[in-house]
Amino acid sequence: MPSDIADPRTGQSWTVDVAGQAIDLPIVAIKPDFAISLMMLIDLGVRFGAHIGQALAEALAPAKPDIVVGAATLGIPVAIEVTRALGLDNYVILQKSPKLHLANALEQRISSITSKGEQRLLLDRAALPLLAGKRVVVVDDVVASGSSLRGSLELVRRAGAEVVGVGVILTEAKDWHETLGLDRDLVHGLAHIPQFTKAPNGRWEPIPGT
Ligand SMILES: Nc1ncnc2[nH]cnc12
Repeated sequence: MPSDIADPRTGQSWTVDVAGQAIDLPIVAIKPDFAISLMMLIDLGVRFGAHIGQALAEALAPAKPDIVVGAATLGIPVAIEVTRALGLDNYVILQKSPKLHLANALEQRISSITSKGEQRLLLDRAALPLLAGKRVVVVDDVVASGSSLRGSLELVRRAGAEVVGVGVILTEAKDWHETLGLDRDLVHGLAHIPQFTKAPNGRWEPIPGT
């Protein structure tokens, strides 16, 4: 995630319990008065991956999904682990950058506040038969603004799938409620993190209501 701050490290961290496993997230400043606790899933090891896969699969299994969809980049390990834990095999990844074989992909534009400029999600047309008429769960690592997830849901529905659930490791603040509208009720999060502002004493504190 880009930061306008020369050194985004604050020296503080935020501990969150993710389905019975505590993780420590560094609090990083994005603006002079705004910070987030950053979860880099790829730094947390394969045991944590298996743990969240199992916990999300338990939450999503009652929706009886046929297949899991995850958005690049950090939705990829989530999709793999949830697929494994559900006892499924295939999964579908929505890419963010054009790959050679995606010349003719289904495309969805998303506006992101955490990455500069406009982004897009790409669905390989070869994956359409895996989705058309199927019960799909969409997974990601974190939902914050909700724009990436909203684009994923749109793309999966354009492919003819029914979205029966959404699974994320962390929900962050509440902006995503408005972005997702009624789809917010589909979201299963394993834990919640607030966002942070700098108190007069220089400490980063959770923003009330986030
Ligand atoms: N706290 C966070 N950790 C990792 N990725 C994020 N994307 C948005 N918020 C995030």
